[in-house]
Amino acid sequence: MKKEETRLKILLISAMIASTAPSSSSSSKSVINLPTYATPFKSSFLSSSFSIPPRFSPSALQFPSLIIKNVLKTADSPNLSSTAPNLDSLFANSKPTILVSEKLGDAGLDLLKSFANVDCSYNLSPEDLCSKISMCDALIVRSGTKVNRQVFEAAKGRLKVVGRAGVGIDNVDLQAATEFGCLVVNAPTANTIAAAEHAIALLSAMARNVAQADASMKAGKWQRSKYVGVSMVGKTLAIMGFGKVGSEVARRAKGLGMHVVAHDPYAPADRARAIGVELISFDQAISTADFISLHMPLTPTTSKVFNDETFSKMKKGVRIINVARGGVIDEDALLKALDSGVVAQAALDVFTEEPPKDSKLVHHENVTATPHLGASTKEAQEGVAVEIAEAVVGALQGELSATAVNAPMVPPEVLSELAPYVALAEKLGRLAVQLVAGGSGIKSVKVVYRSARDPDDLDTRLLRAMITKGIIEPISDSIINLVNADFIAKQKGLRISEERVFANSSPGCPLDSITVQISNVKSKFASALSDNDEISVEGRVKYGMPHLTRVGSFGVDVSLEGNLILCRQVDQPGMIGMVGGILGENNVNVSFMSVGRTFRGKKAIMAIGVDEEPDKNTLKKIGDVPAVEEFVFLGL
Ligand SMILES: NC(=O)c1ccc[n+]([C@@H]2O[C@H](COP(=O)([O-])OP(=O)(O)OC[C@H]3O[C@@H](n4cnc5c(N)ncnc54)[C@H](O)[C@@H]3O)[C@@H](O)[C@H]2O)c1
Ligand SMILES: O=C(O)[C@H](O)COP(=O)(O)O
Repeated sequence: MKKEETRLKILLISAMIASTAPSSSSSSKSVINLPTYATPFKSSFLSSSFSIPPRFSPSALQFPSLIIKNVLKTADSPNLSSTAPNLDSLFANSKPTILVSEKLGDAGLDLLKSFANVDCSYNLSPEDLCSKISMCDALIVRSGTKVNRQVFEAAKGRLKVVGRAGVGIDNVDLQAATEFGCLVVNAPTANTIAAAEHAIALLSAMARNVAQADASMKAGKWQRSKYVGVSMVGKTLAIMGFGKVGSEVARRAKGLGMHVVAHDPYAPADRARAIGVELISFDQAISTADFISLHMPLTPTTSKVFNDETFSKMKKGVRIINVARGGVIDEDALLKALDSGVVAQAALDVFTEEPPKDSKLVHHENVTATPHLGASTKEAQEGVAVEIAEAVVGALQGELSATAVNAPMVPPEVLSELAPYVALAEKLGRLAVQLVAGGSGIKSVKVVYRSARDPDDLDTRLLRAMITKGIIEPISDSIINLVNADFIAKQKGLRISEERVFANSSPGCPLDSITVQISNVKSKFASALSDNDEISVEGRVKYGMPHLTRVGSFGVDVSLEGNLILCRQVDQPGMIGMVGGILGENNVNVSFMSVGRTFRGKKAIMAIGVDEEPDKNTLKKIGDVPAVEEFVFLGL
C-alpha cells in the first residue's frame, strides 16, 4: 500500500472517529495492515474494522457512524465510550480472525487466508473452543463441532459469523446465535451429489451385502449362499424428504430401474413430476416401499419420526438407508425392528451420537455403517470449502449472505439502493430516542415510510433494523444488527409498527421520507412533540446524504452529520448570530444551520449542526439567551 494512501486512510478514519468523539491522538502509524480487497458498498451490519471500504468511496463516508461503531466494537474493548480508541490497537486488529475447527478443503482455506488470520485447530474440546472463541470473528465448522449457547456466551460479542461447511445446521444453536447477533451461514449445495451418490452406494451395497461379504472374505471365508442379495430393479423406493439430495437420489434410482415415490410436505409436485416421481403421504410411502431412503433435515418435527409406531406400518422386510441425520430415527426402535425382521437391513451413515458409543446398531449383522461419509468426496469437500469461505468472507465484509440461515436475505441490488436510507434510518432512531425525557419508558415506536412505490417493491426490514439499532444502542449495552434487531426489540418490550404512505414522488427513488414517532413519552424538547403528542422526527435523503426535515411540527433542513443542537426561540431578528456567536467564541464549528417556524413572529426552531460537542458552559450560555425557550444537544 502506498504511504500516501495509507496516511489518507488514517486521516479519514481519524476524522470519522472525531465526528463522534474527541480524538486522543493525531499521530499516525507508519505500518498498518489494512485490507486491499476491493469492495463496493457493503452494509456494515456485521462488518468491523477490517471491513472499512478501501479508498473511502463516498458511499463509505455516508456511513461513518456505522463504521465507527463497528470499529469501536471490534477494538477489543466492549466499552463503547466516547473516547476515541488508540489507532495502534485499531490497526493491529485490522484483519479478522477465523477459527476453523474441522478439516476444510485447501481451496477454501487459501481463500480465507487471503483475507484473514486463519487458526485451524481441529479436535478442540468444548472448553478449548470456548476459551478460543472470544478472539475470533468467525468460526467455521462441519458437523462435528457443537456450537451451543456456551460458545456464543464465551465469544463475548466478538463472534459475528458461524459458517457451517455443509448443509445440516442442527449442531448450531440458531436461537442463541440470533440472540447474540451472530449470523449463521451454510454451504447448502456443494455436497448434494456426494450425499446422493453415497445413498446409492449404501443402497446397492446393502442390497448385495457387499460390506458383510467383504468382511467375511477378509476373515478367510467363502460364503456364497449366505450373502445372496435382493435386486433393486422394479422395487419401490420411498424418498423421505424430496429436497436437493432426495431428488438426486431419485434420479439415480430411476436409472437403476426402481419405482420411486416420495414424501415431502413442502416439495412442489411439479418438480417431482418432472423427475417422474409421485409425491404421496407419509403413511402411504412407508407402507408401500421396499426401500426407504431418508433425506429430511433434523428438526423438532422430524426428530425420531421413525419409531415403534411407524416401523410397525412398514412392509415386512423393508430396507432403510439413512444419509440424513441419525436423530430422525429412534435407534432403539430400529434395533427392535431389525431383530424382529420388520426391517431386513439398514444402511446408516449418520447416528444420534457421533461417533456412536458401543452401538448395537453398528455391530448388527444386518446393518451397513459408514462414519458420516456422505459429504466426504474430494470434489464435494473442495466445493463446500470454497462455498463456505466465500459466504463467511462476504459476511465479514458486511454482505448479507445468500446462504444466511438466521437472517433475512436482502438482495445486493436492494441493499445498494437502500444504502443512504439505511444511514438515515439509524440517525432518526438515534435522534428520536435522545429526545425522550429520562424516566419515560419507550414502549411503542411507529415508523412511517412515504414512498411512491408499491409496498411489495419496498423491503423495509433493513430500515426497521437500523431504526431499532438507533433507538436501542444509545440506551443499552446491546449491539444491534440485522440478525438480532427484531429479537432484541421484542426482548426489551419495544413494539415497532410500520406504516406505508403513498407519496406523489418519483418511483425511481425508493423513499420520499421516513418519520420515526415515539408515543406515550415525555420529551426533553417539547417542540419535538407533534400535534398527536408523539415525539416525531422526519428525514429525507438529499444529495445522497441523510437530512433532518421535520421536528415535531417544525420544518427544518439540516444534514445529519456530527452533532445537533435544537433550539426553540421567539421568532425575532438576530437569533442566528447570537447563538452562532456563542458557539464560535467557544471554538465550536457550525456545519449546518436551518430555521423553521410556525408563524412569523411566533415560535421558531433552529437546528444547528456542530462538529464538536459544546462544553456545559457554552450550552448554558445558549440557554441564558432570553429569547431561547428550550434547547437540546443531540449526539449523532
Ligand atoms: N450424510 C451426509 O454427509 C449428508 C450430506 C448432505 C446432506 N445431509 C443431510 O441430508 C438432509 C437433506 O439435505 P438437503 O441438502 O437435501 O436439504 P434440503 O433442504 O434441500 O432438503 C430437505 C427436504 O426435506 C423436506 N422436509 C422437511 N421436513 C420434512 C418432513 N417432516 N417430512 C419430509 N420431508 C421434510 C424439506 O421440504 C426439503 O425438501 C439434511 O439432513 C442434511 O443435513 C447429510
Ligand atoms: O449436513 C451435511 O452437510 C453433511 O452431514 C456433511 O457433514 P460433514 O461436513 O460433517 O461431513
